[in-house]
Amino acid sequence: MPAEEFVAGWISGALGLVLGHPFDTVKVRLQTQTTYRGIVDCMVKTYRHESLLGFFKGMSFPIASIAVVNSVLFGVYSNALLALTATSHQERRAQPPSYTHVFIAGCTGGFLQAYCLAPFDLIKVRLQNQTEPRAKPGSPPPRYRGPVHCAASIFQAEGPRGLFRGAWALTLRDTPTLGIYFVTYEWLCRQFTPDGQTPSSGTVLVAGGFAGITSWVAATPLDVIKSRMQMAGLKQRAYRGLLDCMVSSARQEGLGVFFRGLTINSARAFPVNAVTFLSYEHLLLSWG
Ligand SMILES: CN(C)C(=N)NCCC[C@H](N)C(=O)O
Repeated sequence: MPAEEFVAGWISGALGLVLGHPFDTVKVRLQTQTTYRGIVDCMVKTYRHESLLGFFKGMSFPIASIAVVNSVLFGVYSNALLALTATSHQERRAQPPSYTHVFIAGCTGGFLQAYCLAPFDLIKVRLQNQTEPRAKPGSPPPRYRGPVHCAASIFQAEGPRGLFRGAWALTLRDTPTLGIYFVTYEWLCRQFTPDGQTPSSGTVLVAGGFAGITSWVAATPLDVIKSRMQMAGLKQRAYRGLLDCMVSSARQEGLGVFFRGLTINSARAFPVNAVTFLSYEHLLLSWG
């Protein structure tokens, strides 16, 4: 099993993550809190109340976890394609796999990465939703003192299963949308690259960026539900399950609720995934 794809997936994912985290914080807050009038209002309030650091809340854990999550995604994707088509990453430009194979390999990568991602994503969302400014004398301390304290508190209160709150919604979100992600990337690369050649850096950037946008547009409805289920049990009401969360969110806030965070998600997705694919392709090329 070639291991370079796992390492390249990790490094490229970390670069994309740092670039996209401030957008991600705004998105999570818009999806789970009703106090903001929109993106700009959320950014202004976050900055005034918590300074620039507020946008980077909850980032340390994803940086550590991206090693597992993105390397599983890209490593499983590439190795699933190898199993389906008997071609290595380098051979795939001369013998391109069918889109059905790309989709199946993407869904497989998405399904497996969702389970690795679930506990890390839960902790990230809980920390991003703490709107208290960093410890100031006299102000009430935030519920969680950091990622380890957050994980330990959830574990103590709810046991190991608590750490997988929202995992079902996450799996449903990521399995098909990662198929869409890789198919869009491959399709765009092939449109702008002569047969048998390696796509240029510009093509990889654009194809990666649009793969990010397309997959996140498809993922946003379940992303909203996932974030709400992860927050359930704290400030918000607890839901009886995924369907209950969908129905009661739509009843209370209308169908528009499923598109909360769509604009910020798309704005974030382009640079994050352009950088992710560019560094992934370059790393694999330089390792030959
Ligand atoms: C629609 N979904 C779930 C994805 N496209 N997931 C792939 C993640 C890529 C990058 N780390 C990001 O956060 O955009």
